[in-house]
Amino acid sequence: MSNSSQPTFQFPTAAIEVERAVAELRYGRPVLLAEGSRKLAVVALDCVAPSLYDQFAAVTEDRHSLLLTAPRAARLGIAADSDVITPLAGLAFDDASRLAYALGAEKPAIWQPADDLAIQSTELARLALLLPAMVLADVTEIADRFAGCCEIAASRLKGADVARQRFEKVVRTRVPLKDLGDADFVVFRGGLAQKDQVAIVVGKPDMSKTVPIRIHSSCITGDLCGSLKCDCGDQLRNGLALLKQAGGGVLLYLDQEGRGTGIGAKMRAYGYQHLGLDTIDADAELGLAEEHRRYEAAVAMLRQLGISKVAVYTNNPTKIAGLELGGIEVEARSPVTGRVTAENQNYLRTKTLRAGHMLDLETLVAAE
Ligand SMILES: Nc1nc2c(ncn2[C@@H]2O[C@H](COP(=O)(O)OP(=O)(O)OP(=O)(O)O)[C@@H](O)[C@H]2O)c(=O)[nH]1
Ligand SMILES: [Zn+2]
Repeated sequence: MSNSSQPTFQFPTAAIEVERAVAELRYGRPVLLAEGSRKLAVVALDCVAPSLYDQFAAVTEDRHSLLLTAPRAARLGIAADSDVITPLAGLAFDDASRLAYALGAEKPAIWQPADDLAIQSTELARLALLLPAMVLADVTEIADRFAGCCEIAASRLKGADVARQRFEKVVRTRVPLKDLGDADFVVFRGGLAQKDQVAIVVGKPDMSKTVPIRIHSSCITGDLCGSLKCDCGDQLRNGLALLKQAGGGVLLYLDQEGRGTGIGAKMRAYGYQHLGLDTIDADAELGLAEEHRRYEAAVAMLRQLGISKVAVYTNNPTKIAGLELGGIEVEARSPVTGRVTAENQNYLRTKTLRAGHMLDLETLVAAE
C-alpha cells in the first residue's frame, strides 16, 4: 500500500534528465526533445539498430531526416554556414549511414538549414560519445506514438551545464611510480554524464603557490600501447618527469579520449587517416568539430586541491583558455614534447598548422 505522506525519491535536476536522455540515446532508443509544444524525436545513427531505424521510419511515416553537422556538410560539398537536414524517405539504414559518415558519399540532392532544436540534439550525441549523426522527425502531432520514450525539454540541456563543474573527491591513495617515486592518485567523480577523473600529485607541491601542472587527455593507443601515430605516450611520461624536476606538481589525467569524441570515433577517424586524410578532415568526415574537449573538470579538480595559480606544461592554447575561463591564473606555459616519428609527423603538423598548437615542428624534426 502506498502512503502519500511518505517521502519519495525525486530527481528533479536538469542534469539527471540530460543523463537519462544520453543513456537512452546510447542504447539506441528514441528520445523526444521538446521546445514549448513542439516535439522532435531523435535517434543516433551511430548506435541505433537497423530494425529500430526501420521502425522509426514506419512510425514517422517516412518523414524522418538526417542531421549533417556543418563539418560533415562541408565535406559533402554543401555550402552552408551551419548544420543542415536532409530527408531520409526511402533510404535504408546502410544508405543513411553512408550519407552520415562514409568517405566518398555523394552530396544529397535536397537539404535545408537545421533549426535550433535539431542542432541541440547533437549535444546529446556528444555527451553520449556518439557520432552527431542524428535521425530526427517532428512528431508534435503524433507524439503519442512515442509515449514509451524518454522526453526532455531542450532548455534542460543548458540548465544542466552547472553539473559539468560538479566533482567530488572519491579517494586519495599513494602509488609508487617507476623513476618518479611515490605519487598520490586523487580520484574525482562527477561532471555531466558522469566520469571518473584522476589527478596525479607528483612530489609535494605547495598548493598555495604557483603549482606546475600538466593537463593530459587520455589516449589509449598512445599512453597505454606506445602507438607511433601520436606523441601522447611520450608527453605523458615526459610531463610527469618535468613535474618531478620542477620540485613537484600535478598531472590531471582527463577522460576525454580522441579530443573528447571517444575511442569509437577516434578509431573510425584513424581508418580515414590511413586513407590519407589529416586528423581534422578525418574528424570532419565523421561530423565532428576539431575540438570537443572541455576543461571544467580540470578547473574543478584544481580548486578542490586548493590550487588557484599554475604553470602549465602544454603546447595547446585551448587548454590555457579553458583554465582561464574557469578562473585559474596561468602564470607560465612551457612546452612538453615527444619523439617525432614517421607515423606521427602529419599528426603534429596538423596540430601546428590547423589547430594553432605552439610547436616548432621543424626544430623537433631536426633534433631527431
Ligand atoms: N580525434 C582524434 N583525436 C586524437 C587523435 N590522435 C590523438 N588524439 C587524441 O588527442 C588528444 C591529445 O591530448 P593531449 O596530449 O592532452 O593534448 P594536446 O591537445 O596534444 O595538447 P598538449 O599535449 O598539452 O600540447 C587525446 O585525447 C588523444 O586521444 C586523432 O587522430 N584524432
Ligand atoms: Zn595519442
